[in-house]
Amino acid sequence: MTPGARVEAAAGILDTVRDGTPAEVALTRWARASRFAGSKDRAAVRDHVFDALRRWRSCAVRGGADTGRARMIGLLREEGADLAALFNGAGHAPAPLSAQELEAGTEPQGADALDLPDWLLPLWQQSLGDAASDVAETLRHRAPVMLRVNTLRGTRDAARGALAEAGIAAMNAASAPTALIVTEGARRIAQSAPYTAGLVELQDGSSQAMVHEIPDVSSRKILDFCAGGGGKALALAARFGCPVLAHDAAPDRMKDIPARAARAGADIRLAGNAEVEAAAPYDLVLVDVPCSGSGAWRRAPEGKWTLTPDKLEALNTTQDRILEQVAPLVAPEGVLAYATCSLLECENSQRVEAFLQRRKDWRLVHERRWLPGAEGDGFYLAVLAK
Ligand SMILES: C[S@@+](CC[C@H](N)C(=O)[O-])C[C@H]1O[C@@H](n2cnc3c(N)ncnc32)[C@H](O)[C@@H]1O
Repeated sequence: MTPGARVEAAAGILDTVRDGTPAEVALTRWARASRFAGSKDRAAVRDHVFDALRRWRSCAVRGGADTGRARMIGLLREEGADLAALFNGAGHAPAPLSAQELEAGTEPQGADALDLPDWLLPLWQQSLGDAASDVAETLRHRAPVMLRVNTLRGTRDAARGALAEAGIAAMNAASAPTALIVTEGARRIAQSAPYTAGLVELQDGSSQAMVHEIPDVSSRKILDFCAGGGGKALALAARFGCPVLAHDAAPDRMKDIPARAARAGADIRLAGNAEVEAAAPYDLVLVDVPCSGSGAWRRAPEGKWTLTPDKLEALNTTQDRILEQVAPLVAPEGVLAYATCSLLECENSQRVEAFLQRRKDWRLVHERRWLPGAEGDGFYLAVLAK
């Protein structure tokens, strides 16, 4: 495909996304219907679509309309691309810009420029203060590809060496002692020997930093109550060198954990409600609760536009409920770690304050928020104890 044809394909996909189709579904349908597209084409189209999703509002304002074509014009205008060369009508490239399109489009202002929903802006500003604009700007750009070195299998130096042999360049990140930033060859990771042998896992730097910020509970009893796909459970098992019990309200989400744990040489056991209760109390309970994902909107930009005040309120209720559910499972000298990948106070410190109001025998030991940046996503951790 020519660069112009990739733009045309992205514009069509963006139209279906605007009409309500999830981006992953729209991309898959397009790829199935476009057998002529090679892997580089698919990657380029995907990049266009996700770039436009991160900048949904500003692209439409810069492009002068709420269509996929206008959004691509807006995106490429911001990037300073040669529009005449891409929109030349040759082959499958988009038609040249009309006189009206050449005139249309303005410089975005306010929430358009920040690429945030209007309703969220006050909460965003309250939560981030002076950093509000910078953080919104960060979320308009791609996230780094990051790996966690599995110290059960080898050191960070050994992992960097093995990655280099597989044609993948990575550098140490300061965010966590296990974290690497991939600078070249990211698309080779899943097939590479260090990945298939469990020496590295894909994991954001702030998630890794969060696990390292939890007080040392080596060789003790650990429960990951919202284990999902097991990213944090694997990191906990490697950090503390002991078994981790993994639980999730949707057990299906944990289906890949056994294979991931085997690859990583980690002892992770899956548990339902009855097993969790039977094995209580725990020295550490991690609740990596469902949240808006606002700290990770670079990776999952649709979340920015699908979040609503009602959904946020429902998330807050779930967050409170989970804290209530696990509090009795923590041993008297134990620790409860509450984590989100959100930047919003109503999902972070306000949930912790509400918990401490309800449970006067608990205290906040430690709290930290990571802002999204070159070494990781936005993240929040509160360490609670009795
Ligand atoms: C942020 S994700 C967890 C990600 C996971 N820790 C990881 O590192 O890959 C939140 C998880 O909480 C689960 N969840 C939602 N409500 C829950 C509840 N009431 N109790 C336990 N888990 C719940 C969801 O199914 C989801 O998998």
